[in-house]
Formats: sequence, structure tokens, C-alpha cells
Amino acid sequence: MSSTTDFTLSIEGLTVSFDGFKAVDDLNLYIDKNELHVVIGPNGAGKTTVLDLICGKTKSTSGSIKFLNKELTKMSEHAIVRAGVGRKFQTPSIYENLTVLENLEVSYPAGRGVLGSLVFKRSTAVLQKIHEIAAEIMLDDQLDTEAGLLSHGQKQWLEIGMLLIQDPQLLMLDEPVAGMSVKEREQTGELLKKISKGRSVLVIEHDMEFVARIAQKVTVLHQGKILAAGNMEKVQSDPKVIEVYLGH
Ligand SMILES: Nc1ncnc2c1ncn2[C@@H]1O[C@H](COP(=O)(O)OP(=O)(O)OP(=O)(O)O)[C@@H](O)[C@H]1O
Repeated sequence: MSSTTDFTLSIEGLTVSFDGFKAVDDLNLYIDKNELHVVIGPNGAGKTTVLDLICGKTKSTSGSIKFLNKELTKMSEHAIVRAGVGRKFQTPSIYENLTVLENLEVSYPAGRGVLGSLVFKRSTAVLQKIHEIAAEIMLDDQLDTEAGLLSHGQKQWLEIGMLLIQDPQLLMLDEPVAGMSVKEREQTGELLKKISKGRSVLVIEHDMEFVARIAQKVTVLHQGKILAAGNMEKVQSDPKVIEVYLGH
């Protein structure tokens, strides 16, 4: 347990059982810095549970999750966020009645809540960071727009921005392009590639065209275990993967 690793995330022997049913079963998964890693697999394969285990929402039965050489399995959800793990859920949790700028501002890691930040005098450093992130998430000309008026895709990007402003070293996203237009999917693909530079990104996705566009490495889960792993071409041509997942 005291060994160190160069990976940003090192998962070894991870298992969780719910009343004897192993939703994740002896999983090993390694993610490098600058890596965009996609987890695919049929419904019930354990994909969401893996993210729940990493962010501390679900406690493992056994195994290890090392993030920047910190063992996450014993840490609280809050401590895991503070250590640098950000997670985006499928439904965006933005403040619809605040502007894009205010949404980014309340997410700035300075321990301020919504109310505190509204009376907070904006420092140049904070504003600079907000502008930088807004440009990255393609909302720099929408800073004064109320978040509730954004398109579905833009709301998703805003939430990604609210995580980015906290500068996570690992960003996890659950089906980030669900419900998006074709154009928004393309833009999101580019965005995810960009934000994986300098950090690690872990995505769960069903849309294979999107996976093919973004993934550097793909892990296919089936019944809590790894069915195949590697680059997209390798995984796509794997007969086991075609049989249980892609063939449907
Ligand atoms: N808290 C829980 N208690 C009991 N069973 C659970 C719990 N969480 C997940 N499961 C079960 O674990 C299995 C894996 O679920 P999970 O949601 O991780 O799959 P998934 O691969 O994300 O599927 P989907 O693509 O449908 O989202 C499922 O059979 C699910 O019912």
C-alpha cells in the first residue's frame, strides 16, 4: 500500500459488492497526466459505480484508488474534491438565475458561497481567471447572460467551466454529450481534448462516434470487470467487445 506511482490515477483490485453482488470486481485502471480515457460498456456494467468510488460517494469493499499518490478510499467526498478531483454529473448543477460570470465566480476556490461572492469585490486575478475559463468553454461573449437562458450544451460547458476554475488534476464526466446537437458534440470533443492537456480526464460515454473522436484510451467494462482496454481501434475490433456491446 505504500508504493508510489507516476500515474495520476492508479486503481488496483477495486471491488465493491452490494449485498453480495459485485458491481465492480477486482478492477485495475491507470490514467496518466494528459490522458483522455473513456470507459464504455453495456448498461449495468459498473461504469457509474467506478466514478462513485473514485469521488468517494460509494465506499469500496476492497482495493486501492491512488490519486497523485494519495489513497482516496479512506477519504471523505469533500477531501477528495479538495485533493483535486472534479466530477460532472449528467444533469448540470448551475445557478440558473445567476449570470455565466457569477456562476464561474461562485465556483472560484476561495471558500465563498453564493451570497458571499455577490458582495465580494472582484479582484483582477479572479476576473482574469474567469475570462480565461469562459474563453475555453466558448462562453466569453455570454458572461452577462443568465445561465438559465443558455442552450442545453452551453449549460453543460458552463458546468465544466465551474469545475475547471477549481483546477482539478482529474476531471470525470458522465455522458457529457447526452442531448447535445451535432455541432455541440463536435465542440465538446474539442473542449475535452483541450482540457486534458495538463491534467487527466475520465469520461463515461455511450456514443461510439464521440468516443472514437476523443478517446486516447478506452476501457470496456462488462459485469464489473474489464473486457478489453487499449486504443479505440484495438477495442473496436475485439470480438468480445463486439459480442457484448458493439454488436447490439
Ligand atoms: N448503491 C447500489 N446498491 C445496489 N446496487 C447498485 C448500487 N449502485 C449500483 N448498483 C448496481 O450495480 C450495477 C452497476 O451499475 P452502474 O450504474 O455502475 O452501471 P453503468 O455501467 O453505469 O450502467 P448505465 O450505462 O446504465 O449507467 C447495476 O446492476 C446496479 O443496479
